[in-house]
Parts: sequence; structure tokens; C-alpha cells
Amino acid sequence: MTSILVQDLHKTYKGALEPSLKGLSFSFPKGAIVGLLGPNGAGKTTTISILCGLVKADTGKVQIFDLPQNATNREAIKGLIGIVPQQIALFPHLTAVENLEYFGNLYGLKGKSLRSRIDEYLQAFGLEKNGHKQVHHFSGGMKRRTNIIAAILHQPQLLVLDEPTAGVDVQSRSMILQFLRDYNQQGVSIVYTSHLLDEAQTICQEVAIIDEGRAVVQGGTTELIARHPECRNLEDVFLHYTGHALRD
Ligand SMILES: Nc1ncnc2c1ncn2[C@@H]1O[C@H](COP(=O)(O)OP(=O)(O)OP(=O)(O)O)[C@@H](O)[C@H]1O
Repeated sequence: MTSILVQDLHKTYKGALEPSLKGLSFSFPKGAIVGLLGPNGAGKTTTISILCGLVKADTGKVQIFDLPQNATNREAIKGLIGIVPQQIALFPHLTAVENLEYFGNLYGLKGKSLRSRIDEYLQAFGLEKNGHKQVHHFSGGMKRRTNIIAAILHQPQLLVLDEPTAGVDVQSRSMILQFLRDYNQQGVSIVYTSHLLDEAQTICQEVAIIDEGRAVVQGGTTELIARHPECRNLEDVFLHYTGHALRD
């Protein structure tokens, strides 16, 4: 079974001169940690937004755990996916607990069971002493950790994270990566984007590299590195497929 299947996706934003996705196809196995990698402007965030139903593709097919993404399956898919966006999506003047109650409510969670789940996750993410502080007092790492909790309160089967470790300190990064490994061990499929290829190499069993709206290669991380004797690591593989030209 696949966690995500994307076939021949096309997307041109309204008013844009160039398409953002030009026939993008890939599939990710259920139960894996997978990296969706690509240079600036490759189409990673657009793809994630389409997967989560936030942006509509012009044409193409998307399946989440074999469920076609359509109006009939919208609610079922919403329950299956947790999304951690690139930009922190929290209300700065609410406390962490108030933010998390709000996001829990969006998924139909409430009352004591929601509160105990929030407490459990605040503890697991090292935020138990800060639950009643307004989020605008938080450091970047604390905001990022709260944002991840907001995405997992409804216990999704697929967690999609857009650059979850960008701009956080070494301690938060290490905590977040360990969480992703442990969470994946519980059977949750994980897709994440990052420009940190050494990090992607250590946690992703599989990667898809996309560029200019198309997939350029997909495969097991170790196999891809082994396939190219001149490549020492994932960064070399990435540069092999995407080249050295600077992107706008
Ligand atoms: N709302 C929008 N309207 C018009 N163009 C957009 C919009 N969002 C993204 N684009 C364009 O679509 C292309 C793909 O952008 P996208 O953000 O999906 O790439 P990305 O791979 O996530 O990049 P990055 O690594 O910089 O985050 C870019 O050329 C970008 O300028």
C-alpha cells in the first residue's frame, strides 16, 4: 500500500506566468519516513498544499492510503493527515494550551480527553512548564514544537512536515528528529521536506527529488547513493540530478 500516490499533477497559480507543477508523479510506501526534496521553487510546498486539500491541482491524481482525493473522501482524508506548515500557524496572543485546544476542536476533540492529550504531548515535547504562556513569548524552537503538537492531536496516520527543522536550535532539532523516528515506529507514515540533506540522509528510508515541477528521481536513500559511485552522500546525489545552477 502507498501512503501517497501522485500522478501527473499540473498546477499553474492564478496570474502566474509559469506552471509550478508540470506532470509531477511519485509514490511513497506506507509506514516509511520519506523526504520530498528539491531546490527553491521546485514545487514542494505546492505539492504538500495539494495533498492536504489546501490548494487544488489543475489536473492529475492524488491518493492518500489508496483513497482518491475527491469531495467524497475529503473528511476521511482530513482525519488521516496531520500537516505541519512551513510558516508557524499559531495565534501569538493565545497560550500554547489555548492554541492546542483550538486545533483539537477543529478535529472534533474536546473536554478531558483533549486536555489530557495536550498535557501528554506538552510533556513529550518539553513544553510542560510553558503551556500557559502566550506563544509570542516562545523561542523559534518552542513554536515549532507546538506547531507539531497541533498537527498530531487527532492522531493522524500520515504526518506531513514542511521544513520542520528550519531555523531551530540544535537541541530542538535533535528532539524533533527523535520524535519523528519514534512516531514512525508507532506505524505513522511520515513525509518531510528539508534543504538539510545530511539530516534527510539520516532519517529518510526513501527520498523523491523534484525540480521545476517534475520528479527527477525517487528511491531508497542508501540505494540512490550506491547507484552513483562518484556520490559520497545524499547531497552529491541531489546535485547530480539537479545541477549547480542557482535558482531564483
Ligand atoms: N500562491 C502562489 N502564487 C503564484 N506562484 C506561486 C504561489 N506559491 C508558489 N508559487 C510559485 O510556484 C513555484 C513553486 O513554489 P513552491 O513554494 O511550491 O516551491 P518549494 O519547492 O516549496 O520552494 P522552497 O524550497 O523555496 O520553499 C515557485 O516558482 C513559486 O514562486
